[in-house]
Amino acid sequence: MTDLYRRESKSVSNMAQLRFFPQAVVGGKGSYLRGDDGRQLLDFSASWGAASLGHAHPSVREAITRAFSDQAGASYLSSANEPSVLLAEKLLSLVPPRSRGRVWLGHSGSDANETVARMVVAATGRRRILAFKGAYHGGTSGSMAVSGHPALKGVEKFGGLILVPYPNSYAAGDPTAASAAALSHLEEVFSADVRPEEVAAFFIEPIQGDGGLLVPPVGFFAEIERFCRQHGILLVCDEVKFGLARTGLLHAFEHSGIEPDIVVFGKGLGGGLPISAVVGPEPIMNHSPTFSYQTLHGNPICASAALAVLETIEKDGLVRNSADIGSYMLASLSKRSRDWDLVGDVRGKGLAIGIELVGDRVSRAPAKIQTALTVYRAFQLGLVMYYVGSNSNVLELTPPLILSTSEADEGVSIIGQALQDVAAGKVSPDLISSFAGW
Ligand SMILES: Cc1ncc(COP(=O)(O)O)c(/C=N/[C@@H]2CCCCNC2=O)c1O
Repeated sequence: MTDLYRRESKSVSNMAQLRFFPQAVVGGKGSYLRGDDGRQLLDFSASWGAASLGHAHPSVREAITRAFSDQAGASYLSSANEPSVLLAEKLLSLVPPRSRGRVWLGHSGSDANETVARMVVAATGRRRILAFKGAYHGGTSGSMAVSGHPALKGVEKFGGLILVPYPNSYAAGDPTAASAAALSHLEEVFSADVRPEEVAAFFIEPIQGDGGLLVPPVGFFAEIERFCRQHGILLVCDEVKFGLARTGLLHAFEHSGIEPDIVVFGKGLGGGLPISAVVGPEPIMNHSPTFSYQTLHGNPICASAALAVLETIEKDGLVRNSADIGSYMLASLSKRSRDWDLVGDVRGKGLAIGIELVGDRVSRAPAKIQTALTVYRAFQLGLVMYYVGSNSNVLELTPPLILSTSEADEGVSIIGQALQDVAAGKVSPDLISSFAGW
């Protein structure tokens, strides 16, 4: 453990800490972080996807320097400012017609989803919300209230919340069976006392992230969209983690061929700065003034960073890079993992990849401890990655969208070494005793 990490434990509260190993950084450029011990760390998390363009990207740096050099205030609450208007106009140009109405800007995926949860009930007068078991929509009261992730199970839920299972093709052994089971469960939750017409919105993740990087079966969300249209339910797509080129398409929902009513952006939108956005139909988004606001919402510096991210994604072809490097890395991992006994499944889209670790490939029993040891060992070997999953056994790879082939090779090699060291019993469980993970 380094000096900086020790000093942190004497000064910073642990309330926000989700720690897997003693990572302490002092800088970073591109796909790498620099540890306070001087080590170069290949960052396969990008701070849970927020550093979408990697670290210290020049286009973001220039944008925020310019915005801060001639500062148009610090908020859009009581004043329009040009960067926020430009960002809103840009986001409206990127979403499909159904959601092309108005834009709300926030700080995080959490405050964005919390706003949507309140807004859909207030705007429609309907008192129920559908969401998926395993879903993570945020860490604030109102976003946790519509989440189904086990890490959030002790938190008060929205009174009208209905949680239904997300299809898990690996667990079911077959995507068709997984889809059929999830869809029949959805039908079964309704009765004379619980009617679909009472549901204001259905919150979906186009790929379920923190629940285990679950890629939905082909056709599943087309059925969900049909169900929502049939009953006048707003389809809310949470693109916070896997939106904006992360999955090899601009929007992750495009893989399912659906058109959400409301789209939520966050994380990578700001390229490392805190900004989120909700884009939806004008009647819903303008149902009431002064409904959801915080002092620094719509601040011009973060809005300028977001504009630079969107422009760079377009200018540097990062949707294509995510698709190409992601496919390359998925193929490499799938091939090499045949020799890595701990790996049960490798899945994902673009640069959103999950590696599920199991005790054995027949029972598919989650290998929770080995997962924690693997991310710790990878850190020792120079790679930053974390894990997700309702059973805490899925390595999550969300590297910067600028990742190169050689960086992909370097990361895959370290992952392989870490998995083999853990499988060979070379990594002491004592190492993770003070890291709770989740
Ligand atoms: C699909 C989705 N929607 C909303 C959020 C909440 O975003 P914020 O953490 O920026 O408030 C998230 C955040 N996900 C968590 C953040 C906490 C640490 C665990 N890993 C995540 O990616 C998310 O994945």
